[in-house]
Amino acid sequence: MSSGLTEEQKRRIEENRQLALARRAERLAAHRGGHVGFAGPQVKEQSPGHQGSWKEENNHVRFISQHKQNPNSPVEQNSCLQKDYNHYTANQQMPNTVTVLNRPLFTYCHICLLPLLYSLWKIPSTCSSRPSLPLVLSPVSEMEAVNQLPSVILAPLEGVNAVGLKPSACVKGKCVLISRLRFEVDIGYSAEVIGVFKQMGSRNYDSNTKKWNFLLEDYPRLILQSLVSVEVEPLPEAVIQAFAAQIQRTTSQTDVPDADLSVVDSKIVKSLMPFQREGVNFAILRNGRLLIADDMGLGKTLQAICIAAYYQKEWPLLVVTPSSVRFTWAEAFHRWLPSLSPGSTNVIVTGKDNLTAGLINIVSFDLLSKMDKQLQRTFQVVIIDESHFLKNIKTARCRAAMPLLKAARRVILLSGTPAMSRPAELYTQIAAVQPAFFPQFQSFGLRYCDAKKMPWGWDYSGSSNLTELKILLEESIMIRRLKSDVLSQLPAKQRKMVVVAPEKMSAKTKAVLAAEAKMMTKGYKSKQQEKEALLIFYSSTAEAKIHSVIEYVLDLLESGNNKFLVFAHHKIVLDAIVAELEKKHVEYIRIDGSTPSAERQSLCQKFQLSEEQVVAVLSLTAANMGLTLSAADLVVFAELFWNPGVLIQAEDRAHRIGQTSSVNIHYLVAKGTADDYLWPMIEEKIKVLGEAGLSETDFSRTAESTNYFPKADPKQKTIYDLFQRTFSESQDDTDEALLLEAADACCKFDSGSALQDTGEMCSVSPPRKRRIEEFF
Ligand SMILES: Nc1ncnc2c1ncn2[C@@H]1O[C@H](COP(=O)(O)OP(=O)(O)OP(=O)(O)O)[C@@H](O)[C@H]1O
Repeated sequence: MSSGLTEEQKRRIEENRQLALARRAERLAAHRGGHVGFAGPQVKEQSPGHQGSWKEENNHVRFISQHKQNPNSPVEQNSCLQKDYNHYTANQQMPNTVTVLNRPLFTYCHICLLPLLYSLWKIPSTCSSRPSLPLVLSPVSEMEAVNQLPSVILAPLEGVNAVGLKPSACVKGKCVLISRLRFEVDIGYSAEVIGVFKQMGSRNYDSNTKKWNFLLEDYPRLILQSLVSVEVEPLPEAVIQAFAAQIQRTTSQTDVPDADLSVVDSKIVKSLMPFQREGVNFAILRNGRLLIADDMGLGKTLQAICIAAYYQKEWPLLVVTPSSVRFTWAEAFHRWLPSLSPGSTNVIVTGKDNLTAGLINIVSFDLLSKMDKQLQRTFQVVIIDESHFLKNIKTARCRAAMPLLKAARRVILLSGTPAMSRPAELYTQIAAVQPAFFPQFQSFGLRYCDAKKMPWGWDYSGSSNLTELKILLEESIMIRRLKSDVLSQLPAKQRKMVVVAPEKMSAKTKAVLAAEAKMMTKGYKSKQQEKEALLIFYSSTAEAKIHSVIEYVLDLLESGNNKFLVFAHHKIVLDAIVAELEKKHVEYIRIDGSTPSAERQSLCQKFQLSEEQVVAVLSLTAANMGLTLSAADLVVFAELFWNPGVLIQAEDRAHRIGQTSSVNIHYLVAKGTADDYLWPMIEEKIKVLGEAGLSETDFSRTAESTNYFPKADPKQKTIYDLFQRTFSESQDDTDEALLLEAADACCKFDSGSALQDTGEMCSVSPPRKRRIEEFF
């Protein structure tokens, strides 16, 4: 799309941008004044998390131990690099400081910042005799300002005369992990280097990549070789830690042993699918600290509950979730751990609630960040649902959660999309699970984010060494299965009931619903009155759910779900969803009763073929048949409907020929509304159909709740019976059609959705809106 700017306007914008950059550079230069020899002084504290496990030394190279710095000490702030370069010579050693000898001209200046990053081979005297290059420390970028990260670049100080320097005199390379057992050395040609490589028993030359690789057990031997003129970046400390067994030739665990789950409720243990059991085993092998990154709908909730239950002795448990699914979590705990007493779950609804009141405390990300006083208390076991919500360290939610996670003994992160666009987004999640791996973002950024120094600071938006990162994550942080990996274990459809948050309903709406429910318990004089009352209750429910529905849809989008169907019945709900998508600039298609049939096909095509994020917003009664929308494998029902046939047909817009995945179906259910009666009614009807072999799908087996509605309460039972009578009793087609039309008419009218199937509907003049009484 054209920006609409003239060339002159664009030129002036660019000029202004350049001026702003120059001003910023000046400001930064002034800010760093006094730090002679440094373009920027911002070396910050190095975490003491790691103490430098490799303190070996030979004549030429000394391994690096972690440099401990006091962030408040000005001496230390500008110290390590210069000390390093200017004062130390071979065989001098400073306890707890970095010592790298015979530094080449262009070396990685993060040598003093990263554990175990050292010159691998001796540097030639031609290199070492040259003046040490002061290293340029960048201004702290936006991201670093938050992270308090040290910043370094690989460039000589501005103004230093580089004439005569021959960086090419040094052969440089790096070690990179290429599998669980092997690493490669990515290095320029040098006969000497090849000579060393050929001494390694496990050497292998890959003629495709033209690189040499070795077993990890050869790593220490190789790294101790002393060569002139060569500088190699070693494997990161995190890799050394994670693959210590392979490096030290002790047996590394390849098979994850079956954990003894006898302390966990047998209901959940027996229900675990084989791949879910593997997830639980992996978690226990990792001492309860991991990221479960399975695809959506593979049962991360179930696995997390099982893992947390294994550590039940260490509860109270904290579960942090998006606001829209807090109540679904509470339901899931009771469903899967039936031995829990009814009061054991504490869902936090306001910032004033007690975060530790329950055995299981469930809080939204946003409320957590508002409960800072209560966060002094630590939890030993924490589950973070949709942990990618923590990807940005700058957010209040992340700042609130990180200390809790670092203090906890067990940390179970769940996310189907841990990083949506770049490796930098993984940093906080890795730090939450394994704080010792990358105590500072900088080391992670340099290795995996292709960090680049820009005029405005550091750019961490890139990616590098991704194979190594993947292997590292899979070894000790993350378990991830795609639907396609475990398709044979999955049902074709996975249904989930999502209990949406009641506090999104206004007090007025709640009062209206309560009054309508109360009326229903008193009985009516005629069937017509009963039907009217039910339909009014149904439409009030639609209004009451709007905010929760929108919140849920936005959470799905934030979680990276880019193609899904949302069904609703009432026009006000469809309108509200579409308005929100427009506000967020999310592409969508809408098919309702007013969509001419000629347009439907092209809308479906757009949905099927577009690679953009597209949500299909569909009318339950006007778009539940005849459409193929199999590009989505997620269907969300914003509203329920009394006829399960309509729901199943709607589900089958995604679950049909062309679908290669298992389809996830989310039913949004609001307590205190007509859903209390519609949901169990739907469950029962489907069960009956299933028993008669008329439906392959049984809601109760796959959905969260089988006892959602307490039928023991006599008032509720009266209303439930009323629903049953009205909606289930042998209605002929005319009755059903009349009900549908009345349901539309009694509230905000979705013009023409009723009575039509595949959209043979005139959109020109919607039928006159009739009063509800006119239908019966
Ligand atoms: N082993 C199982 N037995 C019965 N139902 C299961 C099992 N595993 C998962 N389910 C059901 O499948 C549905 C999806 O599971 P769940 O919500 O845990 O997936 P998820 O990976 O957390 O999905 P999301 O990414 O949407 O949060 C739920 O209704 C859940 O109860």
